[in-house]
Amino acid sequence: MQHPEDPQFSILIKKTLASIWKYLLPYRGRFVLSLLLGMVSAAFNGFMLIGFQLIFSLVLKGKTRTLGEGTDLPLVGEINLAKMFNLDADAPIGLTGVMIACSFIPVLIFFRGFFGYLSAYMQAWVTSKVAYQMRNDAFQCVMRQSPAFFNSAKTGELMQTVTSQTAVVQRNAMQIIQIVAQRPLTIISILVVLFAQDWLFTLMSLVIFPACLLPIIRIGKKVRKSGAREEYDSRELMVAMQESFAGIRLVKAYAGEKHAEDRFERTNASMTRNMIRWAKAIEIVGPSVETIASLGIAAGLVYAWDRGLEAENFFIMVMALTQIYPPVKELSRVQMMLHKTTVAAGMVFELLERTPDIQDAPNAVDIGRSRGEITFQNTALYYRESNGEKKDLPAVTDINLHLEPGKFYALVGRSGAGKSTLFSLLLRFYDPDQGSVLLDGRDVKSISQKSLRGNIGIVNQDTFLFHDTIRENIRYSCTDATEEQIIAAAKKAHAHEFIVQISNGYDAVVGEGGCNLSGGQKQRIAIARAVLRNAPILLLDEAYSALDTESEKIVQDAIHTLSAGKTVVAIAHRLSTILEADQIIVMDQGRIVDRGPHAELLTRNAIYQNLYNLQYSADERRDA
Ligand SMILES: Nc1ncnc2c1ncn2[C@@H]1O[C@H](COP(=O)(O)OP(=O)(O)OP(=O)(O)O)[C@@H](O)[C@H]1O
Repeated sequence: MQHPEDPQFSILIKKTLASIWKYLLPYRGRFVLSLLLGMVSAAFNGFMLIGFQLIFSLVLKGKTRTLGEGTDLPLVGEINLAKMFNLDADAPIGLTGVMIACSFIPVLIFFRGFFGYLSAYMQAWVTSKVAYQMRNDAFQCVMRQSPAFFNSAKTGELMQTVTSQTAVVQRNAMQIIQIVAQRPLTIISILVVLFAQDWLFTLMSLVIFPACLLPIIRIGKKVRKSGAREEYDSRELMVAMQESFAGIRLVKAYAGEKHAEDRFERTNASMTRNMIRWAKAIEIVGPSVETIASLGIAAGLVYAWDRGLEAENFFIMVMALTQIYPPVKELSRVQMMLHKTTVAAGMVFELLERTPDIQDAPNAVDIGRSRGEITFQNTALYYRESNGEKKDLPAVTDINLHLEPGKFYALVGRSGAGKSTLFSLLLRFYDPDQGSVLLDGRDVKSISQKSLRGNIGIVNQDTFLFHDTIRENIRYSCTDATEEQIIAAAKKAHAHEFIVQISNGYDAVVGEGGCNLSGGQKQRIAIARAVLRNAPILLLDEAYSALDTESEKIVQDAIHTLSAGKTVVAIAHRLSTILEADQIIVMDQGRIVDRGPHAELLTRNAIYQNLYNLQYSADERRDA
């Protein structure tokens, strides 16, 4: 993301506008209509002034005036009402005439407001639709990214981009469109009337006025970057909040409240500073323009006295001048707003343009229900550094493994040996740098991600539960499951017993991340989810690590039921849970170093013996 100081920023502005235009295209009909309505409303300003002048000249000379006396209007020329309506030229205008004339004032104002309202509504409609589409696309784009993206992205930043930045684009884009499309026309229409009224006076105003605006433009330039920085700060603020809330237990456990508060306060202070600078720049424009306007009026009055102008003519000119200032004021803000919008839109489009690292091949197939046969062929994976460069050492390498359907496999090895990486490769969270991963003899890259992952059930060490009821948390793996199926799954997972005991049972809300439940209970809900999914492959990642011995026994029984007839691959640090595995695969430094049943490995493999001895001496110490 380029910074506002970057010389390439103007290129970015053009690119941003082009990208916004793409979003506007589907609504171009309404968009053009809104512009046309805005133009009508803008041009109506000039028409209204001419109307006012006719009304003023009729009313202010009312008593002495007769209908046959003509009124000289700018652009239109002389208007003689007696001639126009075929009336008696000597008839005085009278109170009725004055009242009729005056009643046109609200009519003119109403029409100006009406056109303005219609165009503003249309623009709000179009920009809201654009923002709606952008938010949807941004969220979908984030959801389609691979886990590698989430390893480097900050959740708070993503949330800020999807919600707030799209809102900034919507709000500012609407204002900018309105201003750019309408205000010049408003100014021109008023100027035409002014020139027709008194060209010399108008010319003088035109020369003096921009000169007076120069200092304002200068101030604007100085602080417009603050608007852009404010967008960066608001993103930082979201990150600070999101991380503090998500990690609240850690924050509390390490008494990190002060650190979190300081981080938030620093960003908040910077954002506030930039907001104030921004407000200073925006708000100085109004009073300055008004002061200049009052100078213009004072000078104009002197000029009117000198030229012997009639009161109603002077009145119209003052009115025209005061009407010309607000659009000029708004136009002078466009540059600042454009910068702010570009930064916000840049963040959104950067996200939207991101191609996911993992995508379905164009001819990716749905394999239906898999047999559960998994093969790793000479597979290797190197994770990436934060700059995108490959790490020097592979996370796994030379992996050649054939897992037969319906058997129970265990992956063991020291921490960092590469066990979870094999799961990630099978789930196609990452594509291997060498070799391939096959499911039922077919490269997982040729299978659609939905079909591939639909064949795999997972029970993790960190069970994630949504802030929802127990029922909905179980149903997550199979959204159309019936109540009976959910209860049956919970029974198989040995979760039903505790669910019916807690108040509200299946309707109990589990709290943020399942904080109202114990580790073992969360685990059993996760197993119920996996039961409901009934996938032919089951991956167990440290499924017992959060449990005490009693819960471990219950969960083990549940997993035993769940595993029947499935290909099960379990990562286990607690060897007691995998002693019965058909085959235990020993990993070390990213390689498979041995494989076989427990009894064989115990006699021949030093790493396995070591793990086993460490485990059992720890268990004995714990039991003692
Ligand atoms: N997302 C990642 N980005 C970069 N490196 C990673 C990532 N995930 C794992 N690694 C590294 O890859 C190697 C293998 O990690 P992996 O998680 O597969 O090991 P593991 O055997 O499952 O470990 P543990 O038993 O501790 O979970 C480790 O050196 C680890 O630091």
